[in-house]
Amino acid sequence: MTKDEPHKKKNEKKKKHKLFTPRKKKSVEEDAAIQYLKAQYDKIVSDEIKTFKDFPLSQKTLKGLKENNYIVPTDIQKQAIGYALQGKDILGAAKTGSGKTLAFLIPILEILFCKKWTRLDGVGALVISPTRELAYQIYETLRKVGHLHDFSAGLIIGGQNLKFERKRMDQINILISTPGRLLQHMDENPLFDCSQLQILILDEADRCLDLGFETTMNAIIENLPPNRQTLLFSATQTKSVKDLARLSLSFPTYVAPHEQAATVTPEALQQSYIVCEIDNKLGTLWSFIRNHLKQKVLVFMATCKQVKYMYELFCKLRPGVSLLALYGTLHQEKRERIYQEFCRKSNVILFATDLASRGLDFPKVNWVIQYDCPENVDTYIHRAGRTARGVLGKGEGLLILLQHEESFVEELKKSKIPINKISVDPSKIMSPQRKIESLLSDNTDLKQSAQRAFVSYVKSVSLMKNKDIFNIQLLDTDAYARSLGLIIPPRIKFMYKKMNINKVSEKVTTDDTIKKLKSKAGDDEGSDLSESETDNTPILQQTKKVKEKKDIPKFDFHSDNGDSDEDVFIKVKKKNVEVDMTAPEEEYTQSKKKGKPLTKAAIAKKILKKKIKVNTTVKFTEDGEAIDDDKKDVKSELAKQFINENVGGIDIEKAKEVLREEDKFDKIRFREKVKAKHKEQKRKLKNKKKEDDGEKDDFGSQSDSDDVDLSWLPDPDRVYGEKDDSDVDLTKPSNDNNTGSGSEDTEIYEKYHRPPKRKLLENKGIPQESIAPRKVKKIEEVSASLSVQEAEALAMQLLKSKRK
Ligand SMILES: Nc1ncnc2c1ncn2[C@@H]1O[C@H](COP(=O)(O)OP(=O)(O)OP(=O)(O)O)[C@@H](O)[C@H]1O
Repeated sequence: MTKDEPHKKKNEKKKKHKLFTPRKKKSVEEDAAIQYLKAQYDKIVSDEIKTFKDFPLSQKTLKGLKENNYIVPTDIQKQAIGYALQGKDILGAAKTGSGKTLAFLIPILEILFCKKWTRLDGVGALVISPTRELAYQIYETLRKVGHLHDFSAGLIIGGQNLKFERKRMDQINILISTPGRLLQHMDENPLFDCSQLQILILDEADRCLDLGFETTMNAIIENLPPNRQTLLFSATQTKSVKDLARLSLSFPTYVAPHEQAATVTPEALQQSYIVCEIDNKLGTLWSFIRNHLKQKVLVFMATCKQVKYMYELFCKLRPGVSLLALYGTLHQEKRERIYQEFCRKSNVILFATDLASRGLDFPKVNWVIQYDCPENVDTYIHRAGRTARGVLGKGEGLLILLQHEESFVEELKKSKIPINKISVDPSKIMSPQRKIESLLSDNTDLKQSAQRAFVSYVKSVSLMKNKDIFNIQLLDTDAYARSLGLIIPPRIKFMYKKMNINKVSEKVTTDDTIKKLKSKAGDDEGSDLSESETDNTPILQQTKKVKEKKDIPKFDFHSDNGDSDEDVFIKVKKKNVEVDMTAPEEEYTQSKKKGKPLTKAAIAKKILKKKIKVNTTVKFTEDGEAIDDDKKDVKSELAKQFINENVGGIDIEKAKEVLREEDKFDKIRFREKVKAKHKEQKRKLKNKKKEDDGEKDDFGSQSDSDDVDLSWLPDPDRVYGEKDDSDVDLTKPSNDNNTGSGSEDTEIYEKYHRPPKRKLLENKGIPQESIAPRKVKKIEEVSASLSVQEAEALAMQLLKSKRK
């Protein structure tokens, strides 16, 4: 150690001190701030809150709120945030569009901030939403408001990359998820750990806790630590003790700022309804859209298939405004794109199922059309609530009802929903009926889509609980089919089932089995119709599918394929047919009547007695003469003897011997057959060879014996001129002026010059024209390969030689 060393050490210490001082200071400041904020929680009085600043909130949250223009809290925010910060469980109920999202997001940020939550601490808050779109929306709001905090947030929804989600699961502090996907991670992902969970939120709580999600939610809740804080929010809040018990909520604080309000829907929402005939429904919607081209309209329909068809149809009808469709069976990417497109655009029509009815905060929607009557008042409230949202939001809602559905308005009024009837001048309705029919006749896909839409709607109606409003007997299905452009209404299997079952019960009232059958068919109807529910979340689909599966076996009881009740009748008839049996069995039934038991041996004896030959085939000629089957005749002496003996029973050993003897004859017969076959094959081969040889004569080289006509040869004098005999070039045609066909020179030439086939063909009587194209083709090919000059030169040469 040197002298300077102690100094050095001092400096180092100083340096270290300097380096760490700010952090320490910061954490000290933060601790102090947290202590201060916590101390203020019990002093919160919601009525005294004017702005968010009046809440004891962290600077990061306040800054995030301010950046997004959230200055004055809404009623639900004023009341709920205080209780939530105090650590109470909350049942929050407030009108649609009243700001419930921030009422739970602000407490999440603050609670985790005060607990100094870090990435390493795992999932501290869990938000469950019934739909992917809503989960996405919550996530986006959290990102906007909470971006100054150091927490990590994760969106876990179906239709996304599961692997990607899996890897990041252990780094998430605030998790936003749909029930199905969450349970999947809980079950399958070892990185998922929510044992440290501080706060659980159920947005659209009544929906999350209803039948569709029951099993999934129960499983999720089982996996969560019981000593957590739980907040439930919805515009139509559940107060069911059973639901609350499921969540281990014994004394939650009920926060409902609008409970005493005159209406349950937003005041700025104008609501009206019209009553129309089913065949005018489509025309009414078309006319409405044509008259609101500069507006943002959301149209709710009962089923995915209806939405799909209406979208396809309206796209073809071209109303003059952008059209979109959002429903559950769409691919996730498409769903996201459509959701964002509808948020962004201002003049647009969105056809949607109830998938879009809850929680979605589409900006500036002018109109919400409920094209099909909603299932209940709650669904009406949520659908209508997609407009007139937020502090300054305005909007209108239009409910389209069929005549027999009008009593629904009474229910709405009883539930404090102000709604007025408006009438539509029928002459003002522009019905594109003819155009639709022609479109459907040209387009099979569209027609099939219409058929599916029709069936799914009728099914959805029959599925509804409220039979006073949703009465399938009062639904004019033929007129509805026509309105969709279907001239022939599609067959609705489940309706036939129902009708046929009624017939059965009329006819066979005393039959217990039929009674059972009827009740089971009733169950089936329920399961069959679940299709319309595919609009909802995948979890609901899953549960419904499970239900369907369970119901299928019940249906098998009375129908093989479960397709229609016609089968049920066939089955009943079959039972009678089975009584009509074949002769021996007839006797069997008769003897049964007499009370004597009849064995198979007894029947065989009777047959023997009557000398009936069983299992024999007799062939007849056209004149009706029986043909003796030569094959069945026995050949061996032993066999003949065996047959003639004709004693009862069979001597197995002797039978074996007989078979061996017969086998010898069979082998001889087989060999003869093979020989005959070979002979026949040889004969055929010989014939073929002969034919081939003949062909060779016709088209191959000439045979010596043939009397060849050489008259076709060109005149050598004309072609080559006269030459000396000594000059004969054997490789070339002779220049001899001797034109005799039998001359020596000609013979020599003939050896080296193969006559073209055409002459031979002519000789054989085949017309020359039949081969002419080949020659032309060859000339064409040769000339095509020559240039113009070359062709000219060749022509000149030929001419010259001719002249010579
Ligand atoms: N304090 C506020 N000041 C201004 N705007 C707000 C405030 N709080 C919320 N909003 C806006 O109000 C709109 C509706 O909010 P939110 O979606 O949270 O409503 P909600 O009550 O959850 O509706 P729903 O019942 O339909 O789910 C949003 O556009 C949101 O940005």
